[in-house]
Amino acid sequence: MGQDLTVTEVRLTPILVADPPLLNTQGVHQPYTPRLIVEVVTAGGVTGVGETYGDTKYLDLAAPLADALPGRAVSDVNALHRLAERVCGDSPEATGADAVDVGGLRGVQTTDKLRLSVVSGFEVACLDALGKTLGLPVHALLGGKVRDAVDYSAYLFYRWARHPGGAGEPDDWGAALDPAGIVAQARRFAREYGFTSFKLKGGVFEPEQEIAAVRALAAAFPGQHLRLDPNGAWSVETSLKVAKELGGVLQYLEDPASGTARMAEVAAGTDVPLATNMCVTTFAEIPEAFARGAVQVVLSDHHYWGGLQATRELAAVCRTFGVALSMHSNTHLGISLAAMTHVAAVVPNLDHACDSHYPWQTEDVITERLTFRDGRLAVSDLPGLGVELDRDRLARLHRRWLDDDGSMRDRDDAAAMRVAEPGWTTPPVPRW
Ligand SMILES: O=C([O-])C(=O)C[C@H](O)[C@@H](O)C(=O)[O-]
Ligand SMILES: [Mg+2]
Repeated sequence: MGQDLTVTEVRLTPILVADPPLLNTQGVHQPYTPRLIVEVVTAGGVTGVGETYGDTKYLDLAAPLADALPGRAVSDVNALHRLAERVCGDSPEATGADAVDVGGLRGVQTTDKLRLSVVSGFEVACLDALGKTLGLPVHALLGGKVRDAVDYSAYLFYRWARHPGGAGEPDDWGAALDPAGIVAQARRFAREYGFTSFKLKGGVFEPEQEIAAVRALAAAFPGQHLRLDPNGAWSVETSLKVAKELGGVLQYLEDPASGTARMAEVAAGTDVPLATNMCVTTFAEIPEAFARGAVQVVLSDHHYWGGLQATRELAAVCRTFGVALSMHSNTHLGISLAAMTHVAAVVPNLDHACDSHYPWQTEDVITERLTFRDGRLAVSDLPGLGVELDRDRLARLHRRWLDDDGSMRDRDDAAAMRVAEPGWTTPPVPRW
């Protein structure tokens, strides 16, 4: 393989990935969720891979960027954002200030946010190709790792045993719809993966039920880190009540209420640290939130912030303002997990174990799945991301996307819920 870093080809492969019936405040995960695999090929014969959201609104922005990239160097990562701003255009789906991303639960949706997510997949693919060409791991391209392993947290969900009508791919986790079910799920996460931090996705049941589940977790895992995240489903009053009841057991409370103003009100009334992956997901949202003391922990996510370099910049801003850093996750595969681990390895102020949906995913597009040991992932020192694309697996999941009638290509948890409850609509905020 040669050293020529010029991009000769970009391949975009949308796929549908099996997803279990995990419940959140908007509804339930679809049987299959869309992801986009980005491949960047260099004149030197090296292929770099990246992964990001794969809904139509992301594909629409990714296509012009893929067309514009050939002829540029994979080392030109700083120029990606400008190029994307120039060529991607507006997304007709970013419908203004009140539009909250239906599947991502990432707060207000704008064209800028969608574009940043697209760029993140391209940036990771470029860094993977650059690292493979130079024989260096991605963490070295980011200045070098400051830890050899990254801590991850168990991501607990209320869930059904199967999707309605038996759709999708079966798994053996069974239902978890009460405190005993959540504790059983947590025990399995601890046994199989060694996690010692536990995050419960809330906003599904009445707050009292979720408080009971967290208390049951505290009793089952004394002294271990617990988090609760209702994705902004509660009023300020409810948030403060939950914070009071769980004050002694929560490491942090994640997005109890929706929007910076409500989060600031909650923060003013409790000592429990508030975390977010909803009211602060871009640099533009930082000044007001930090000035008002609305959040004490920002959950970084390179898919949100525009890539690995932007995540490092976010870390520096958080460090400056004394705000802690952790990491958010949505449904993702091994390419994204590898990217998350590389950037987590280089950020000095990674204060908490990172979230990851990965254990819920039974399918992947890489040859060897990444393995958590003692709740941690070892940081790869192999060139690039250290993962290899499995073309047969990629083709199979792409085939599923091609064969889909369109109903799974755009994640919509409320629509998925309507299959079980025909009258379901996205609950108003605050829900409780
Ligand atoms: O921490 C979060 O808010 C999330 O992970 C958002 C996700 O969309 C999660 O709630 C999900 O996938 O149901
Ligand atoms: Mg969250």
